[in-house]
Amino acid sequence: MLEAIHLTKKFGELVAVNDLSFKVDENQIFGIAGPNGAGKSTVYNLITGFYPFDGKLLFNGKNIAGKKPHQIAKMGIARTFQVPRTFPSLTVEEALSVGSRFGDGNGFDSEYVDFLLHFLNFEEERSCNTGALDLLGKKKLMMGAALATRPKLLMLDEPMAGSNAHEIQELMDFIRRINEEMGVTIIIIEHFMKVLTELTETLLIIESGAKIASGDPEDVTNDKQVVECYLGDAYASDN
Ligand SMILES: Nc1ncnc2c1ncn2[C@@H]1O[C@H](COP(=O)(O)OP(=O)(O)OP(=O)(O)O)[C@@H](O)[C@H]1O
Repeated sequence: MLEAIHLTKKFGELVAVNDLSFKVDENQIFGIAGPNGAGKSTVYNLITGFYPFDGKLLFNGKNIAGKKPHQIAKMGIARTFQVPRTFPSLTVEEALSVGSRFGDGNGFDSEYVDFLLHFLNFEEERSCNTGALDLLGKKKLMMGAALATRPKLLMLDEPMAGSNAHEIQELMDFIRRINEEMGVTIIIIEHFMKVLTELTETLLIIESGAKIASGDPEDVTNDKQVVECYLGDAYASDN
């Protein structure tokens, strides 16, 4: 579904993404991890059209290099951010309706918004201001607003950040449902290894913008270089 081929992004002298190639299959949950500053968010910014880059990015076989963010959204790619961004003065229903007006270009669909309210278990909150939601609610709403654009590929940026164990479990179940019940392919950047090993089919580890390992999450988390430069010996001895 998505193929990055020799993806490279420089900010001046700094090589933020360095000759990175990877492939995400349709209906997969694909994980990306790596130390702070490894280039993970920059990869998302390249996929969503925020910066020019060298290399190729194929989405369903079409090169999306040079396309504008709104064109990429229309092709079926949506993302969320580390810190939930909601419009606090909108109601939950209005926030989902905004997403439904953009995205794949088919316009506002009230039935789909109703479906999402049900899918998110937000029927009781539909008329609440989004600012009144707790952190878990805001995170689910941000994912819901992204889903309202009817993406084929949803990219989640550290969805578990700041969450407790109970919230992490709920978010993991929710992400699985998005993948299985809605048939949406997912890329997830996350620091919680347990989340990645439980949720993803393929895991890519990057450091200094370059790939250091990819493949089955269990194999990748046991990789010597991954333990050395990212996970540390404490992780290896605990697992
Ligand atoms: N717009 C920019 N201009 C200049 N340098 C940037 C820009 N965006 C990112 N960088 C640099 O590129 C490198 C990769 O940053 P990036 O945010 O992609 O890392 P990350 O893996 O997402 O980190 P974190 O886990 O801390 O979010 C860092 O050195 C960062 O300072």
